[in-house]
Amino acid sequence: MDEKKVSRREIIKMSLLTGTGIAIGASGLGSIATMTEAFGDTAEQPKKKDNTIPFYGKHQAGIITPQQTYTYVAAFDLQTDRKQEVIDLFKQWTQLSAVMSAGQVEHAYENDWLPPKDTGEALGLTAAKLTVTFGLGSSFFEKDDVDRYGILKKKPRHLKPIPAMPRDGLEDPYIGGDVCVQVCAEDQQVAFHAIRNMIKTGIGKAEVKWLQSGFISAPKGETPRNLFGFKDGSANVPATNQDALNQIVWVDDDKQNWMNGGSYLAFRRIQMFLEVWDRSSLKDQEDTFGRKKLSGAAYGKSEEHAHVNEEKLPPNSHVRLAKSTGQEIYRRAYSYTDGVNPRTGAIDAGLAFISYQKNPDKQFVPMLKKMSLRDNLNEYTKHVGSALFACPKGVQKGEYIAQGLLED
Ligand SMILES: C=CC1=C(C)c2cc3[nH]c(cc4nc(cc5[nH]c(cc1n2)c(C)c5CCC(=O)O)C(CCC(=O)O)=C4C)c(C)c3C=C
Ligand SMILES: [Fe+2]
Repeated sequence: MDEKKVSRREIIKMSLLTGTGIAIGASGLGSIATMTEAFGDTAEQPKKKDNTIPFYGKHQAGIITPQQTYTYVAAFDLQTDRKQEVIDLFKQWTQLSAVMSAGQVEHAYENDWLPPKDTGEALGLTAAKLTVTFGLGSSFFEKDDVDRYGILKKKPRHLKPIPAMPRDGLEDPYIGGDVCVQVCAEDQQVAFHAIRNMIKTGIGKAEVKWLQSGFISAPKGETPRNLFGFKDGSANVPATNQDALNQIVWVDDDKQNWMNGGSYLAFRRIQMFLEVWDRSSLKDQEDTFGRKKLSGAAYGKSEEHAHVNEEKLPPNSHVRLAKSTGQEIYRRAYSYTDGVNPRTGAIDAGLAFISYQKNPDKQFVPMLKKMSLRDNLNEYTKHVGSALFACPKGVQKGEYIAQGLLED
C-alpha cells in the first residue's frame, strides 16, 4: 500500500491541528503528502472497526455482508479492445476500492495545478461500511461474436444473459453490461462518492451504461420493508450459516478457479405500480404474497420466520411460486424511486432486485420463469431491466480483481 494514503477523518484532524487545510476550497489541502510526512505514515491508521468492512478476503464483500442502507450499481461497457488496458483499469479499480473501503483517500490533494484525484465529498466521513463488488457480464467475454480479449475459453459455465420472459418490458439502457460495480454503504454520500470515483477512474476505458440507486431501511435487527409495505428478505438464510451459503451462494465447481469462491449476481429493475397497489384491499395485498402485511408471517403462521407451509398459501401467490421450485437464492434487493412519469403522472418507483446464487440456471431462472407466467404480483409490477454478472472470488492483498482470469 502506498505511503501517501491517509484516512479521511485524519485529513480533517490534521488540518485542524496545523490550521492548514480546513478551508478546503481556499487552501486546497494542497500538500497532503507533506502533512502526512509531518504526522508520520498514517496509511494504516486504525479505523473504528464497526465502520469498515474488509475489502480483501476469500469472497468479495457486499454479497453476504449485512445489507447496508444505500446502494449504487453501475454497469459499464468497455471501450477498449486491448486486454492490457482492461488489466490496468482493474488494477486501478481494485486499489481505489481497497482505499475507499478503509475510509481513506489516496494522493488526493498533492498538486495545486492538477484536478484533485479524489472528488472530495467524502472527506471527514467514515468508511460507513462501504463495500465494492465487481461482476462480469457475458459481453465482457464475447461481443458481436468476437472473443474480444482472447479469454472466451475461460468464461464461467453459467454466464449468459437472463433468457427473455413472456411479460418482460425491458427498456434501454437497463440491459446487461460488460462489467458491473455494486457499491453499498450506510451513508448515501459515501456510496455516491465511491461510485463516482470508480466512474471517474474508468473514463476513456469504461463507459457507464446504466446506474441504479437504491435504499432500504428498517429498525435494527428487523427485515426491511419494500415499497408495497411488506417485509422483504424474510426467507433469506442467515449470513452466519456457512453450510447454507455454500449450498446457495458460493460457486465451488467451476473449471475456472478465479470463479470458485465467487457468485452470480442476478439483477432485475422491477417497476412497482404504487398507485394501483395502494387502491387494492389489504386481503388482495396479502394474497399476492401469501404473507401477512404487518407481521410478515406466512399464511397459517404467526411469526415472520416460522416455517412456511406452501399448502396454506394462495395458488399463484409470490412466495408459493418461489417455494414450489424447490430452489433457494440469496436476495439483496433495494427499493428505488426515480421521479414521476411525465406522461402518466405516476411515481416511477420499484425494486432493484438483486440476488446472488451459485447456479443461476438451476436456481434463479426457473423461479423467474414460473413467476413471469403466473405470479399474482405481475398485476402490480413490470420488469424493465435485466442483467446477469459473474462475480469473481475475493481479492487477496497484492492482487487485483479477476487476476486469475486476465493472467495465465
Ligand atoms: C426470481 C426471483 C424473484 C423476483 C424477481 C422477486 C421479485 C419481488 N419480490 C418481492 C417481494 C417479496 N418477495 C418475497 C419472497 C421471495 N421472493 C423470491 C424471489 C423473487 N422475488 C423468493 C425466492 C422469495 C422467498 C420465498 C420463500 O422461500 O419463502 C417476499 C416475502 C418475504 C420474504 O421472504 O422476503 C416478498 C414481500 C417484490 C415486491 C418483487 C418485485 C418487485
Ligand atoms: Fe420476491
